[in-house]
Amino acid sequence: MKILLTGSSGQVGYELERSLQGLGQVVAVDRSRMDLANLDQVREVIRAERPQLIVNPAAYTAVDKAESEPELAHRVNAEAPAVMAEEALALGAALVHYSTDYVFPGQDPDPRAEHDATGPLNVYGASKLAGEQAIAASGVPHLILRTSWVYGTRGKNFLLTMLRLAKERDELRIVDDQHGAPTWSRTIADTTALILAQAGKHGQDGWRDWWQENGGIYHLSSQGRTTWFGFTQAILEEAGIDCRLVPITTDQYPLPARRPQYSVLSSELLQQRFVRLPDWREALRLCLA
Ligand SMILES: NC(=O)C1=CN([C@@H]2O[C@H](COP(=O)(O)OP(=O)(O)OC[C@H]3O[C@@H](n4cnc5c(N)ncnc54)[C@H](OP(=O)(O)O)[C@@H]3O)[C@@H](O)[C@H]2O)C=CC1
Ligand SMILES: Cc1cn([C@H]2C[C@H](O)[C@@H](COP(=O)(O)OP(=O)(O)O[C@H]3O[C@@H](C)C(=O)[C@@H](O)[C@H]3O)O2)c(=O)[nH]c1=O
Repeated sequence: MKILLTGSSGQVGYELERSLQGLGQVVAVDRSRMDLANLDQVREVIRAERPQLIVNPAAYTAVDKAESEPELAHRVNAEAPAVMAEEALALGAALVHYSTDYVFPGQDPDPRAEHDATGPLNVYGASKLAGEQAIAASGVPHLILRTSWVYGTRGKNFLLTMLRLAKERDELRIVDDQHGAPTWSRTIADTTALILAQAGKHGQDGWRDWWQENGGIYHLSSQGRTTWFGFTQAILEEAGIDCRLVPITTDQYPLPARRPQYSVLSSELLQQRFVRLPDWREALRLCLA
């Protein structure tokens, strides 16, 4: 199977390039080969490569910057995935796409299930939701994997920011009233590969039926929950770094983009159908180990 993988320089894309190897020939493209802001180029690359599967972790992920660049965020997160869906459908290929807890407004403390009402609070979340909707409307066989609070040992993420800041400062002030589940980029990539291996087991004839039966939206987050403050405490504890931590409220840390208060996703459906997901604290330990 030929797999076209986007965003290979990103947290999830980097891990996917490794995790997907066992499934076929992975053609990894970065921004220099396929700029998602250039929709003609997205089309041209897919037509030239003719993959059987497109895996798209590339995204505009700068949540605050998106507030002042809504058109670019929308092009990359909604229009480019729409083109991928259209082209994949024409090729008879399938599409795996990633989305976010930020599609929800986050007013309810209970974990959100796949078909709970969405209502993004910021431009990034709205652009990601538009991407989901375009893919679903296209009719392409697809998986949309919504995840949350992604971290890893490379790229730009909260874990690495906290490790850096804790060494530079005596005290960190961290919001303690936004709740969610930090998810290791490797968990996302390995889980994706495991699901796709199940699809692949059914041979060429069964492949289409598998997508028909199993395609759609799934939540793919670590189990358990914490706050950004709790996540920071755990990071410093695990890394053995001493730094004073002060819990604050969201109002005390003003940013351009509003963020949901409760971002916990229920990943029950994915776990019932495919594979168990780790607790956030255990995954953090493994990542830092
Ligand atoms: N990060 C997080 O906390 C969360 C992420 N998600 C979703 O998970 C998926 C993976 O995210 P993650 O790996 O963390 O994201 P990263 O920010 O780590 O990586 C994003 C990737 O997208 C690429 N990219 C951005 N703009 C373009 C463009 N115009 N053309 C081509 N490539 C582009 C980046 O390339 P370059 O290196 O050149 O900039 C990079 O490879 C995304 O769909 C994201 O929305 C969901 C929940 C949480
Ligand atoms: C650096 C810093 C941040 N914070 C707060 C700000 C914010 O409310 C919270 C999270 O900060 P960040 O801006 O790093 O996280 P943010 O960009 O909001 O992270 C989101 O990214 C996108 C891509 C997603 O899809 C989401 O799931 C989520 O992971 O931590 C502090 O309280 N103190 C600090 O020193």
